[in-house]
Amino acid sequence: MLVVGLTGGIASGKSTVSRRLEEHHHIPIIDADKIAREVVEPGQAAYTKIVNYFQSKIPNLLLDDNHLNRAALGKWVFSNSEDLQVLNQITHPAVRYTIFKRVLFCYLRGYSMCVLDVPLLFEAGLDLFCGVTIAVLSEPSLQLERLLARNPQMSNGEAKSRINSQTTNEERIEKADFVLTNNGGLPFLYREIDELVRRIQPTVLRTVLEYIPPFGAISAAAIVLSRYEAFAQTQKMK
Ligand SMILES: CC(C)(COP(=O)(O)OP(=O)(O)OC[C@H]1O[C@@H](n2cnc3c(N)ncnc32)[C@H](O)[C@@H]1O)[C@@H](O)C(=O)NCCC(=O)NCCS
Ligand SMILES: Nc1ncnc2c1ncn2[C@@H]1O[C@H](COP(=O)(O)OP(=O)(O)OP(=O)(O)O)[C@@H](O)[C@H]1O
Repeated sequence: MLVVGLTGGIASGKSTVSRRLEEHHHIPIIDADKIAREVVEPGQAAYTKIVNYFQSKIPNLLLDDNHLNRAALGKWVFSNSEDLQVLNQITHPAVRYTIFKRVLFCYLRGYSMCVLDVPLLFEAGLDLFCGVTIAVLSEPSLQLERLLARNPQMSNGEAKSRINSQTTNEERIEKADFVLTNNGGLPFLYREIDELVRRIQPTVLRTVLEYIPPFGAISAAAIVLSRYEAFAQTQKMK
């Protein structure tokens, strides 16, 4: 199965691309932002760690129903880079583990391809786990405009510090196998996506042929494990 990593800066258009891939091309999407919300639900290990570490720093960390106040936590970490690292160290292992489980699940359900929608794909080294990577790029001014339109409660400064906490478009261009430029209207973006799906079809087919069942499940598990180990090594080296 071909694992495709889809990344891009905040409000660059990843969800818009994912929606097109899911609805028009019937490709399953594994959404890291959604998973990052699930792993901090009350009762989860990451939730307890976040509460223990941040409660004394952020007085309104918890909402009335005990869920995390994401707006307050976001405001804090995106203006305290050391605490952003702490939050990443708490949440990322749980997000990674869930992503790996979902990839395996997609494989077992017989999909020939799945897409990981991960804003921090390169920053977190998850590109090592993907056969193909795609970066969605928007002009920074347009990205800021879309972000502020989508999150009207966010100040200009907050939006800029979120953009600046992520890698640059230059680095994304350098690292990605394919680039989608999202500076125009949706019809233009959709044409680009459809063309890209056509271009990666040969890679999907090759991947499928390499892993025909019954050996497929074993090979897939071996690949998942070896990629995970390669990734774990890079984490140890940091
Ligand atoms: C800081 C939090 C509480 C803010 O929550 P909020 O609901 O306001 O934002 P949401 O989670 O919907 O993220 C929106 C966008 O912010 C950006 N973003 C989120 N986390 C990070 C981060 N750690 N570093 C840089 N950018 C980030 C991404 O572009 C993401 O698409 C939340 O983003 C979080 O828990 N982040 C840590 C986990 C993480 O890294 N998630 C990203 C996917 S792995
Ligand atoms: N080509 C486009 N034309 C007009 N609006 C767009 C276009 N692409 C994206 N948008 C809008 O910009 C906003 C951000 O897009 P989207 O949610 O897809 O980005 P994202 O990269 O997934 O963001 P995040 O990672 O922050 O969740 C959304 O409101 C979306 O509807």
